[in-house]
Amino acid sequence: MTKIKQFRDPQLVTDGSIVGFYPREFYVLDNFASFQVDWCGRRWPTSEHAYQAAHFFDTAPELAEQIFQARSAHEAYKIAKANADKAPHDWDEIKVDIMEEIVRAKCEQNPYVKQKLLETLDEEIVEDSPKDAFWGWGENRDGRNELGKIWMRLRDELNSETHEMNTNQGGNQ
Ligand SMILES: Nc1nc(O)c(N)c(N[C@@H]2O[C@H](COP(=O)(O)O)[C@@H](O)[C@H]2O)n1
Repeated sequence: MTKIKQFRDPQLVTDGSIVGFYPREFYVLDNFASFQVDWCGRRWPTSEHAYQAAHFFDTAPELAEQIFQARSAHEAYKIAKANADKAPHDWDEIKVDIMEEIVRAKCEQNPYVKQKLLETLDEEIVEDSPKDAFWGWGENRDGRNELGKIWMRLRDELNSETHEMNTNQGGNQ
């Protein structure tokens, strides 16, 4: 079985003797990664900006604007968290669909993201967040991993499209 090469990670020093920084091989799948996304009529600096702003499109448009202007994904995240009470009541019911829409747009619009997604072959994709057991697998590695699942669904779609195209081309010969 082909193992996916994830360079750098084996060398990561975690004993506290140095402060290491450098994004990991598949950092592009992270919503905080610096890939713009055109969605709902605007070009967002990152998918995190788009997702966090979406909380407030209907309930507090001024906050959505503030998030659009946020200088980093982290700042976008913090503004949304500080105003969580202004999100719509049904947010938890709609947030996975909204995230999937944004992440799909990010993938379609950024060829490098699509390339890296396909490089994951058919391995499990996990947002290995130690603190978020909804979008990631969380502290005990048994969380819902909804963001990882979205990426795996999109990868399945891409692979089916490629398979269909190859089948059709084969059929035309
Ligand atoms: N890279 C990164 N840094 C963080 O600090 C994070 N929390 C995440 N995770 C992303 O944060 C978003 C949390 O969504 P909710 O507001 O809790 O619904 C989501 O985009 C996670 O993927 N990533």
